[in-house]
Order: sequence, then C-alpha cells, then structure tokens
Amino acid sequence: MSSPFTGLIAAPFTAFDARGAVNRAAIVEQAAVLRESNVRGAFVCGTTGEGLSLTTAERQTVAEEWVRVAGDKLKVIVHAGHASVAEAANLTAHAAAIGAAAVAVTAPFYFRPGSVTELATFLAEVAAAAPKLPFYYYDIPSTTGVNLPAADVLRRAAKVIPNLAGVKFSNPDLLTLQECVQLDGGRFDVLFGVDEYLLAAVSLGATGAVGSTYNYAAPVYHRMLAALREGDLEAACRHQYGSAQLVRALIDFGGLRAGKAIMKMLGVDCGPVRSPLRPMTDDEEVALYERLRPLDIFARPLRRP
Ligand SMILES: CC(=O)N[C@H](C=O)[C@@H](O)[C@H](O)[C@H](O)CO
Ligand SMILES: CC(=O)C(=O)O
Repeated sequence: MSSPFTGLIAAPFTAFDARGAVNRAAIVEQAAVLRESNVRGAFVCGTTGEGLSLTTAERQTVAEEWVRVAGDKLKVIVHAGHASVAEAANLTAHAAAIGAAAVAVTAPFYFRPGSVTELATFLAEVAAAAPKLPFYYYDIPSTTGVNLPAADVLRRAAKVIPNLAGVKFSNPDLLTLQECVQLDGGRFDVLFGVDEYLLAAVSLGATGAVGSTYNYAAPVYHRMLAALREGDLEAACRHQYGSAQLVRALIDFGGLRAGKAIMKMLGVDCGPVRSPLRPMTDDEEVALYERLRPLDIFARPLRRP
C-alpha cells in the first residue's frame, strides 16, 4: 500500500506563547505561509514540532488543529512516536480518528530495539491501532539512537503491517536510501528528511520530502526541482547550495531554535523553544538575520528582529 505524497511537506514548529503553553492560534498563520509557497503537506509533532517535548494532550491538540486548518489544502501526517508503545498506539488511533492522512512512528528511544525484528514488532503493535491509515516508519538515528538498516526494517515490517506505506528517511545514508527506494520493485514511499541533500535524494528516486526548512524556504526547493526537471543540473546545484548555506547557518545557531527565529522574521511568531532547548537571545536573532539577509530563498521577505 503506497500513497502519493508528492511535493514538499513541511514539518511545522509548534508555537508556544509567552508562558510556554501551546499557541494553537499560530497554526492558521503557519499554514498560510505553506499554502502561499505551494507546500503540499504538514508533518506535525515531529522533531521540528518538538513533539517529544509535548504532553500527549498537547500533541493531540496540535494534530487536531492542523487537520482542521488544513482542510483539503494540505495533507497532514501526524508523528506518533513515543517511548511507550501504548502511548504511540493511542496517538496513532487519535490521528486516524481526527482524519489525518497518515501517521509516522519512530523507533522507541529509551529501551531501544536491538534487532530489526524487535523494532518491527513494536511498530506493528502501534500500527494495529489504525489498520487503515497509511503508516510510515520514521528513521531518524541522530535522535533515537536506533541505527538499524531502514530497508531491512521495511522488509520485515511489511510482513506484519498491512498498511505500511513507506519510510520517512531522516538519514544522510544514501546507500540505504537507494535500498529503500528499490525494495520490492519500488512499492514503498520514501520521504526524505535531510533538506540540504534533497537534490541527491530526489535524483536517487526519493518520492517525497519532509523537512523543517520547507516551512519558510520552499521557493528555493521549487526552483531546484524545476531546474532538475528541465535537465539543468548546474542551476539545480546552485539552488541546493542556497539551502546548504541556510542549513550551515542553522547549525551555527543551534538548529531548531534558529528555525523558530526565522519564522518570526517571516512575520509568524512561533514563540520560544521548550526546555531543554535554549531560547535565542536578541543579539543572536540579529546576527542570524544578518547572516541570512543575502540569501534569496525565503517564502517572504525577512524582517529585521
Ligand atoms: C534532525 C532534523 O530536525 N531533521 C529535519 C527533518 O527530519 C530536517 O528538516 C533538518 O531540520 C534540515 O535538514 C536541516 O538540517
Ligand atoms: C523534519 C521532520 O521530519 C521533523 O521535524 O520531524
């Protein structure tokens, strides 16, 4: 079973208010930027959404609000990964009940599976909570610490998860990416999650893209994909390099916290990050703005913080 997630899918930030509570009102504005820049979907409560820093009730609220705001304009994939198999199953059942388009689940990350079979068993227990909903394994070893070969996970999981749709591959390993793409005649969706390598991944057959930078810099990726379609590899590389310069700045300024600061520069205040992440200082925001100002890649003109 495979569903056609084509186009860019953003992984939205979860907005917090000044007291640190989830600010669901921001979702309308976040979705407006996505529609404006031709993004096709939202992958909510994942890494970028600080999903693992939210309570279960907060995760459900955020997912509900995204599905409501998205209507038929955006597809919503809900991240339902959890260290507790029971909570992951609850979140999966909830995603199905509210009308999400799909669900994605990471490996458990406290007691970690030691083998592909153990992981597939965990995923199958979760997926059974919504047997008709397209189910993606979310491979992200940098945060889960689980580094089992994703193609082997898919092969094994396909035997026990009838609704397995594919893998959300947040992994720079382009050898394993190809194994996932080619597995079983190419029957699985491979949603790539390393924005700065998207050109390489699409060239190797990735079927979709899910990432944090599509929240605010989708235009540069659209230009890159258009250049690739037209066979202009040199232009495609130049556009990818725009993304690479952005990602280098994100790395230098601490990743997610910098991404939220960029949303504010676009006019969408997503508030602070949640502990243990550290808030940006005013000076850091200005320095980040100066660093990004020369890049012509954003969905809206950047405002000085
Ligand atoms: C670890 C992480 O957050 N990965 C994101 C999605 O999977 C990416 O979208 C990155 O934020 C992006 O590629 C920048 O490194
Ligand atoms: C980028 C992504 O997929 C995430 O934030 O989970």
